[in-house]
Amino acid sequence: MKLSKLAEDLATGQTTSDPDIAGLCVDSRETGAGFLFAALAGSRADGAGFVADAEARGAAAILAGEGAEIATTLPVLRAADPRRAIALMAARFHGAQPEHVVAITGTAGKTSIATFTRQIWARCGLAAASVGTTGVVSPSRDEYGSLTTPDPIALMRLMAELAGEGVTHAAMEASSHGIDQRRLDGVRLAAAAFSNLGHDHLDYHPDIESYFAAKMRLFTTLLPKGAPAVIFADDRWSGRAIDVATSVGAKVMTVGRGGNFLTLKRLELERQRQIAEIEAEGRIHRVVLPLAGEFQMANALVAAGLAIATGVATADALAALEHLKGAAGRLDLAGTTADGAPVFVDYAHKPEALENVLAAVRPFTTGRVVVVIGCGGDRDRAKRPMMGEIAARLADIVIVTDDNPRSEEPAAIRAEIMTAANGAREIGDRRAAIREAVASARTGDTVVIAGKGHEVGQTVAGITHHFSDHEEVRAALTEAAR
Ligand SMILES: CC(=O)N[C@H]1[C@@H](OP(=O)(O)OP(=O)(O)OC[C@H]2O[C@@H](n3ccc(=O)[nH]c3=O)[C@H](O)[C@@H]2O)O[C@H](CO)[C@@H](O)[C@@H]1O[C@H](C)C(=O)N[C@@H](C)C(=O)N[C@H](CCC(=O)O)C(=O)O
Ligand SMILES: Nc1ncnc2c1ncn2[C@@H]1O[C@H](COP(=O)(O)OP(=O)(O)OP(=O)(O)O)[C@@H](O)[C@H]1O
Ligand SMILES: N[C@H](CCC[C@H](N)C(=O)O)C(=O)O
Ligand SMILES: [Mg+2]
Repeated sequence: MKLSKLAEDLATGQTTSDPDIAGLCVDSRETGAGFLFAALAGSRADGAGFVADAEARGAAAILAGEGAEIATTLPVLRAADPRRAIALMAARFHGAQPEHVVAITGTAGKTSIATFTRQIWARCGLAAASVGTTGVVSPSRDEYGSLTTPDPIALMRLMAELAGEGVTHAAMEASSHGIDQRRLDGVRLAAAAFSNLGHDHLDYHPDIESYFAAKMRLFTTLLPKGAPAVIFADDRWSGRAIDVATSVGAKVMTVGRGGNFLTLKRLELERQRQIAEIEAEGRIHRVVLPLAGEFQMANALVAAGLAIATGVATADALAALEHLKGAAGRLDLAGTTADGAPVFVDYAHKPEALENVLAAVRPFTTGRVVVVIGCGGDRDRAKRPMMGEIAARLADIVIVTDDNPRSEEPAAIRAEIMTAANGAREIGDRRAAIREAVASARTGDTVVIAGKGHEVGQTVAGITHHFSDHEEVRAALTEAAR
């Protein structure tokens, strides 16, 4: 595609030559011959400093912010918001997208809602995909992921590939980082959803209001006017989210106990399932959700709302809930001890998630709740004492261990958790911590291994080693049975 066509109405600048652009990148190390390199000012580095590197690797043009100092012989295009410009260029460059793409934001539940939405669509005979923290799943792929919202170029390439594979319906997670950094500005959204707001990423966003505002950009800027906004009604922040979505002219559909569109009338919780009465369009539907934890009912309702918003019949969407499988590592039963104590792996790595998961297992625990927790390095430090306090308050046995220390000193992270985790034991080695938790469980107890969920690596001192909570639980159960 010619540079002038790629940039039309999106960026202005140097027009002495009009090269054919062979690809786009935001990381100079990914530059190929004939690529446009977008030099973006980031949180750690300034892309302007990598222009020479991109040029040496064969870049044909540069995109930069208005004020950025760029030293190059290549054509330079300028945009006031270069992150948005590159996202829109990526959409133009890669072309096709699935016809119905929905995006989910919120502090907790995004991965679960995206996978549930995909499952509902698929059950109703639609070619469906989900994109997020656990990876990409479609009729023809199941790929492990890393970022919750991929970078704009990878994302638009993926959207085009999915469309090419015949996927018509895709559900994607919209992280606050992703929304703020314009990663999904090129996606044409059919609907959007909000689950809840809690404490996370306050190392990146200056305060909770800015964090909320970043999430609300999904409704205010990215969702086309008049498109459906599915909002979980029972969160502390729901009212604010409803106001924002209403103010920009979205078609607001609320779900939950306080929801108008799908109203949860009654809920009966059992150990591995829950039975709900849901009122929709004046009719009561009885739904047996085969998942533990009331928060999963919230996630299921948002997913059903999204499916209905994109054309699935209400009764079909609700009937499909009876077949949902939990996302990997979300209150995921990894095994059971010889004494019958269930051992769950769960991705709770933030306060509200931990609070929810520990509250979810309590009703079916006649003995003690045993929890293993840690916190990631190079991430919001304020979460650490908060999670220590929650674990100490809601569990009977707390083992504080390492999560992904990344570049930080692991013992220092544990110490910050321990300050508020009265009575907790500290076992740095996650493998040993899991073994200790499993060995301590008796009949009636429930064990929760929190923080890493589906992850298959542990990043220590910048190096990622293979590590899976699921594998470690199974090994611990085998050892305990000997
Ligand atoms: C803090 C953060 O979000 N960083 C993301 C951001 O990087 P950045 O723009 O701040 O990058 P930077 O390191 O300051 O560098 C500036 C620019 O120079 C470029 N560069 C850098 C080095 C080089 O040799 N050449 C080069 O061109 C970089 O590609 C970048 O464009 O944009 C990059 C491209 O989209 C992302 O890969 C990167 O994610 C990093 C790896 C990351 O760890 N992000 C996490 C915090 C994240 O995004 N998490 C969210 C939320 C998770 C959740 O709760 O679900 C997610 O969506 O996954
Ligand atoms: N609706 C919810 N309300 C509160 N907690 C939840 C909810 N859904 C899931 N959780 C908790 O949060 C954890 C992460 O869930 P999930 O992966 O679905 O959310 P997410 O928003 O994608 O999170 P992340 O940003 O970490 O990718 C779960 O393991 C569970 O502990
Ligand atoms: N998407 C989240 C994942 C955190 C997972 C947890 N295991 C940790 O390392 O903190 C983040 O990047 O903050
Ligand atoms: Mg996620």
